[in-house]
Amino acid sequence: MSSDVVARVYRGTFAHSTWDSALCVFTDYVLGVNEQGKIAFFEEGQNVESLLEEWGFEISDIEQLEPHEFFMPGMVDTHIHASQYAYSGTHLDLPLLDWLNTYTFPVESRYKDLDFATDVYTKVVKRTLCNGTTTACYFATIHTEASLLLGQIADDFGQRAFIGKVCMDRNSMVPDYKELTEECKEETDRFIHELLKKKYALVKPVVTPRFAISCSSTLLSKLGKIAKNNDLHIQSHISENKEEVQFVKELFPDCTSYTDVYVKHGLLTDKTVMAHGCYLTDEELKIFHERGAAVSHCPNSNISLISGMLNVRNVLNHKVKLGLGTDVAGGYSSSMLDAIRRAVDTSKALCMQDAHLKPLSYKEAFCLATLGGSEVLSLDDRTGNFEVGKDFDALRVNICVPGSAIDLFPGDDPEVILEKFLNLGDDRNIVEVYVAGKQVVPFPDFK
Ligand SMILES: O=c1[nH]c(=O)c2nc[nH]c2[nH]1
Ligand SMILES: [Zn+2]
Repeated sequence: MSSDVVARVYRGTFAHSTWDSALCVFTDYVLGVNEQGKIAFFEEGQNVESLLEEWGFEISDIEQLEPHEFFMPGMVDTHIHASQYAYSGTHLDLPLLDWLNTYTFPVESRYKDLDFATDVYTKVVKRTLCNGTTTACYFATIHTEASLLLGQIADDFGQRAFIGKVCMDRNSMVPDYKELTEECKEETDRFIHELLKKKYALVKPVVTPRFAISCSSTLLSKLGKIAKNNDLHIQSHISENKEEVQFVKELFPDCTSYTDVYVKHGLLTDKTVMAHGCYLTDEELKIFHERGAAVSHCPNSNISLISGMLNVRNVLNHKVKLGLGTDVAGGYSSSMLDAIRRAVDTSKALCMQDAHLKPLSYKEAFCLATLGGSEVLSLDDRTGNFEVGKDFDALRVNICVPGSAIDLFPGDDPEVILEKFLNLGDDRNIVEVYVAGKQVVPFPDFK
C-alpha cells in the first residue's frame, strides 16, 4: 500500500490538454488528491479495485460526478489589471494612449487609499475565482502597500497569483501618477522583500515595468537587474497599438525594435510575459522564441480599445509560449471563458482577411487558457492539467444547474458538453473551484 494518503477521490468525466493533444476527454476515470493537494492517481474507472488496495480508501469515499458534470483544469489569466477592475465594463471609447491618460491613470492613482484598494481587490479576486481563474498574473498600481494588500487578499482566498507593483517614472499626462526613478527601484525592492517575507505558498512577486513608454532607460535597467538577482518573473506590455509602437521608436532610437528595448534592458527572459504583441514582427517573434519569453493574448482588450488583432497562428508557428489574458479593464470581461471565445473570434476575423489562415479551434483556445497559460508563467510542472504529481487546480462544471444558459439534448457526448460550456457557460456552471487541492469556491462562510 502507498504511504501517501489520499484526501479526496472523484470518479466521472475529466477534460484536459497535453502537449500532444489540445483536448483529451476521459470518461469514467478516477482521480485521487493527496493531503498535499497533489494529484496522486488518475486512472480508468475499471482499475478502481486495485486503486482501493493501493491507496487504502473505501468505495464509499469516492465522489461520483453526475453525467452532466466534469472536471477541467483551472484557468490561468496571464494578464489582468486588478486595479482597473474598479471601472471594468466602462470607458471603452478611446484608443490605448488616450484611454490610459483619461481613465486609467486617474483611477490607479487612488490606490494610496487602502480602503478603496481593499474593496476593489477583494471583489476582483472573488470574481475571478468564481469564474474559474485559479491562477492570475496581476498588475496592481505603483503603490507598495496596496500591492502587498492584493497579495494578502489572493492568499486569503486561496488564489494562485503573481502580483506586480507597477513601475513607472515617466508620465507627462498625469504627473501625480509616477515615482522618481530611485524611489521606484527602492519601492520595488521593498515590495519584493515584503511579499516574499510573508511566505505565501501560492502568491509571488513579478517585476512590472508598465511599458517602455512609462519607464526611463535607467529604470528599465534597474528592473532588469532586480529580476535577474532575485530570479523573478517579469511582466509588461508590448506592441499593442500602432501609435504606441511609433512612440517607443522615438523614445528609444538606439533600439532596433520594441522587443530590442526589453532585450537591451535585461527584461526579456524565459520568465517574461508580455501582453498583446499584436504588431510583433517575425524577427521579434524569433527573439521571443530564442529567449523563451511568452506572449499573453488579450483579445477582448485588443478589440475594445481598437488596438489590433493578434495573429495567434503565427505566434504558435514561431513556437512562442502563448497564453490568454482578460486584460481587465481594457478587456471588459474578467472571465477567461470570454478570453477563450474572443480568441477564437479574433482568429476567425483574421481568416476572413486571409483565406490561407487556419482558425484557432475551441480545443486550442481551451489549451491556451489552461496548459498554455501555465507554461507562460513557468508553472507547467505544477499546474495546467491533470498529470499525476501536479497540484489539483480544477473546476467542477455542472451543465444542469438552475438558471444554466445551456440546454442538453440526447446524444450530447462529453466533448459536446465541454464545447457548449466553453461557448455558452458562465460562473453558474462552475460549482466548485480547487487550487492546490483546497476548495476555494464556494467561498468559506467567514469571507
Ligand atoms: O491594455 C493596456 N492596459 C494598460 O493598463 C496599459 N499600460 C500600458 N499599456 C497598457 N495596455
Ligand atoms: Zn494590460
